[in-house]
Amino acid sequence: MSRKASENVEYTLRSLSNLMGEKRRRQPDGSAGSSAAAAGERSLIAAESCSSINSQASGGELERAARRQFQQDETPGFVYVVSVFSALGGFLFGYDTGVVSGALLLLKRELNLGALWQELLVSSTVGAAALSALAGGVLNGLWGRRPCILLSSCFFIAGAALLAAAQDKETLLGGRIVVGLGIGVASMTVPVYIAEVAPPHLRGRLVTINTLFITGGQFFASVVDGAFSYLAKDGWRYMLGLSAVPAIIQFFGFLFLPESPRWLIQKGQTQKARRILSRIRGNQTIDEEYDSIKNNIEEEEKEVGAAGPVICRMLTYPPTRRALIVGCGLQMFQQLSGINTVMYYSATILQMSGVQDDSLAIWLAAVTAFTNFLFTLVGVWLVEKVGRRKLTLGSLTGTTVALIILALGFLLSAQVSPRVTLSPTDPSGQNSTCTNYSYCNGCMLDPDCGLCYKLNKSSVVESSCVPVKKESTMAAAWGRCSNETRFKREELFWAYNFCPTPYSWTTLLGLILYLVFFAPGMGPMPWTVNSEIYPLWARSTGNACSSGVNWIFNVLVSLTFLHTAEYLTYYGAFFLYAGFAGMGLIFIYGCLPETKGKKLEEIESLFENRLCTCGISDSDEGRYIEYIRVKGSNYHLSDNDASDVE
Ligand SMILES: O[C@H]1[C@H](O)[C@@H](O)[C@H](O)[C@@H](O)[C@H]1O
Repeated sequence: MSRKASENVEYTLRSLSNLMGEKRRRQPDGSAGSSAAAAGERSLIAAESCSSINSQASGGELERAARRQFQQDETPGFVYVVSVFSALGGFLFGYDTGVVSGALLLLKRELNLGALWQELLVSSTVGAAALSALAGGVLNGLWGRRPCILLSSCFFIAGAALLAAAQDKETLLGGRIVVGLGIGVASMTVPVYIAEVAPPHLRGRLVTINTLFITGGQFFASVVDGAFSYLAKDGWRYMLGLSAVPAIIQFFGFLFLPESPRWLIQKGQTQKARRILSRIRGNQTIDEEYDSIKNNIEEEEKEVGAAGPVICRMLTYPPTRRALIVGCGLQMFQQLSGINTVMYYSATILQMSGVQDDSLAIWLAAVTAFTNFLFTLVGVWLVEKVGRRKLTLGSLTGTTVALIILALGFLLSAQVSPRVTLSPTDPSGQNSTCTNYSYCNGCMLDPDCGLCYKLNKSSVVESSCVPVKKESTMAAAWGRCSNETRFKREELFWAYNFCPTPYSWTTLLGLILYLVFFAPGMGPMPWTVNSEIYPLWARSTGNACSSGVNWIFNVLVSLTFLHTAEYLTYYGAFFLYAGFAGMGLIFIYGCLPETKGKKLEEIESLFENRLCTCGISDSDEGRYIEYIRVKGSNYHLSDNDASDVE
């Protein structure tokens, strides 16, 4: 049977099962109910074939009714509207983290920014995002998802206004921190909100759309950077201020969009929750979903209790502790495999592979961002076909290989590193360590030095290693390359942070392969999986912790990249990331269960076994199992109505 056909059969079975539940509700003493009860506490019954269902169904009438219902079970467009409006938060996350590199090129000239201020403007946003993602957990639990999304759009609007109007670097720093607060809250709330409003068969795809919007935002930012890079005066104001537009759209949109029904049920606002659930499920019956959420909340309260901070309850209750380890581990390995060294330093990496021109490097960085975006789209398409587990494993395997190719590219380049042929003396008579290097490689890795050289065809001639200007890395502190217009006129080249190399293609190949493999799986899956693996009472806190881990490792990896490269060389740094990616592969193979197609209320049961036994469950793929809750126990497999099977 083709995959599509088998999916339809699954769906039909589910609809059939719904009907049987309804029928049984009318006849409380029905045989199916008692047979499920006989299965006892925590038993699982696999409904593997049509015949087992058919034997319980009362003939063709039921089947025809099921088919009718299946045909009507279309997902209403409203779910897509809600998802797209919330994913604007993802777009802003991508835009604001991506736009700064281009804005800095202009800012450092106009406001005379030194290296420290540049680093501050980049990392303050990421640092603020880490803090607000952690705080977002509490806010989500207290206020709900909708107010948190509205709050994040307010941060985005206020931050954009501050940045666009800034007259000094201190205001710029303030604006970047405010924007970071918005990014943190949005990054943890949006996936949770989408997961809670989406129907199970579309959940993976809709949450992955949020990451598509993140990478779309990064791509759009790189195009805006390219376009405004020609506007030497105030170009950065447009770059940084433009993000107010999607933020305003999101704010006004969300004034009319609903709260997550799951959160409302948890807070006891059941009538409102039912109304919203009917609105987002269109013509589908909501009783089963409503009951399942409600029963689940009651069970959870009984099992875990409601006293004490959520994080303590999560850590002492084994299934949520395991889910938290998996969720945080996924986010940590996402960042440790070096995505943001590639995203934030792509222009530098491209220059290393031989691209000399600044604007060309900016536009090529846009190509990098576009590749990331395009292949995230492949992830959106694949997530409901191959599932989260296989997609993540495949993606990380490819990412590891690509990192090794990148590292080999840098290794080859280092081995043919051009010799330094000239040794000029500092006009002030001071000794500089730069002039001691005999190969470009050593000179490039020293953050205080750069190479000034000429090209004869493609070989480097008349090269000298000299100190870089303190105020800007675009020119040397003294000598032939100390004045940009002069060295361009004299056909000299200035290489800061890179060496001219004939192996640029290997680096370029590694870079593209990296994104092709990373973007469909390791990019979106940590967000998608985290939005689904925690039970409702732990969902905000779980997502807050894992998003916090994502942002903390983001700062660690991106801030230490240049220093890591200095100590380990570029190829050493990429071999290190490949090593982390390899470790991530083992972790994911052992610990990540498949959550595809399961209801959010069913997923907790996947973490009831010891950690690192998930590899074994692969053989279950392709079997159709429906889990339901039976009163007084945890998860049983049968049809839909818990109240029937006491
Ligand atoms: O999933 C996203 C995406 O892959 C982005 O490209 C990256 O910059 C983020 O750090 C990551 O969390």
